[in-house]
Amino acid sequence: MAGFAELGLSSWLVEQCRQMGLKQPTPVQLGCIPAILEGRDCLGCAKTGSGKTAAFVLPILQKLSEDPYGIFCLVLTPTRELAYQIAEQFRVLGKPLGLKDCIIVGGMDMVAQALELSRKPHVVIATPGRLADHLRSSNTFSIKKIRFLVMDEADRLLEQGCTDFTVDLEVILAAVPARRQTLLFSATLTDTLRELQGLATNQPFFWEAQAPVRTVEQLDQRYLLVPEKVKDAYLVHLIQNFQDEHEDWSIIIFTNTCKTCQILCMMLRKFNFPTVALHSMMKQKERFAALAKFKSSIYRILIATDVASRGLDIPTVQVVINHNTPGLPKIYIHRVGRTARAGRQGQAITLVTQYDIHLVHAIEEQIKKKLEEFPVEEAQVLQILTQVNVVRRECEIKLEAANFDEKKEINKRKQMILEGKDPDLEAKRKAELAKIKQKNRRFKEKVEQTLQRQKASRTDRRGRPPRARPEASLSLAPAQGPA
Ligand SMILES: Nc1ncnc2c1ncn2[C@@H]1O[C@H](COP(=O)(O)OP(=O)(O)OP(=O)(O)O)[C@@H](O)[C@H]1O
Repeated sequence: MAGFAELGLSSWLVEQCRQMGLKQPTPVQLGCIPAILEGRDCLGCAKTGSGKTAAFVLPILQKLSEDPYGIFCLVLTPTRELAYQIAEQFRVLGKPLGLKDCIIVGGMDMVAQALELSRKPHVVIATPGRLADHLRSSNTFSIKKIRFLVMDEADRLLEQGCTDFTVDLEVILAAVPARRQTLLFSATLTDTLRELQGLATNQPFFWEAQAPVRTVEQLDQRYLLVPEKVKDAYLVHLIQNFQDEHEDWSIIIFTNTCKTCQILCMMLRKFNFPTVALHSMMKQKERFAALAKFKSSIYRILIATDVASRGLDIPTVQVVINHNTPGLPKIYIHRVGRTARAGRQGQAITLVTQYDIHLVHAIEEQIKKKLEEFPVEEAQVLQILTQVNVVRRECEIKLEAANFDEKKEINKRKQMILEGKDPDLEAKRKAELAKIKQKNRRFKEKVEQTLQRQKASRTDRRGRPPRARPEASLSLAPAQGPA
């Protein structure tokens, strides 16, 4: 099988791979690196933990070594932790180049970041929101000459929804040159291929893992059918068993809200499990500290929301527990992909309540694999049921007393002030952006309706019996909510 040298990488870069323990290119690297070196746009869809990051870092460093200038490359990624992780790979592999990188993410000082950007680093790794803020508020840097635009977790960046990046991406895409190489990577790329291919300016090279099952073979995927009311007792039981049966262990538990994340963390700590939380309501410094202590095994359990579901590469994680069944199969794929990485074994256990059966079926349909039941001694769970529920209730009361929700607002305002932003101005800007988006949406609907009417009238003119007046047919349609 070809080594890194056969892919067209210089000897210094091949040596860096060797020193980093990358002996043989993974399939996605074998596929994408030559195409990127040829100058093609690239869409890489490979399983979690299969080396997609190095698949774009290596060819970019190769090209940078041939034409060193700044700003050479812009990498966009959905979360702050991922930005730091990608920057680390650039730094380690690009060390002989004297690589200058710059991380632009929220929660950190804007003035310091603006200063770094003005020094024209070779590579900028950013979350879209903060980079767009810099583009709107200062002209001390330019991304007009970048050679590479990378979108890591591209389908997440382009996802429309409550936390979408659309408005910020529009600002960024307007500032980058049309003449560039666009590299898009994710483990769940194919769902949004149409939008992604629109981003690539020339015939992009598309590489997809050829495997019927969407998750990695080394991953043992289980489910546990539990009544909603006793779910936490099962969780404690699973963790206790895992701790008893393993010397060296570490678990990531995913849940769906910041509040549940906080409560579960408090509850598990009451049972003396070394636990730390990671969610978007924490201050940035707390988030980094939590992740660092989990990575160094000071804490054995990381309880996280989906802010940590994508991309995080923590080799020690043996088990992923889904405290809630993910609503989307692709969220499941990314969550369980935090274990069984780079060829290692791993296990994923999903707690399924009576309300989630359909979600499990959707997941099995998407990953093309059946989850197996995880065996549990119910009698052992019943023994701790009351104690767990009492402790959980105590934690909920403690959190309510600490005004967790109100804190959310206060934290947000404090954070903005720390970042040199005016919270009221920010709120006004957000309201204006929401209005623009609503106007765009209404405009698109009007255009759609006009096109439908024109199509209908063209059909009528071709001699078919005229249809009932549109108003009449609309009255049969379900009541239209406000646009
Ligand atoms: N050629 C290689 N040989 C061995 N290990 C590798 C190789 N390439 C990357 N790795 C390692 O594999 C792990 C996973 O890589 P990476 O985080 O890039 O995966 P990914 O495909 O981006 O995963 P995800 O979809 O979860 O983001 C990392 O620890 C990385 O150092």
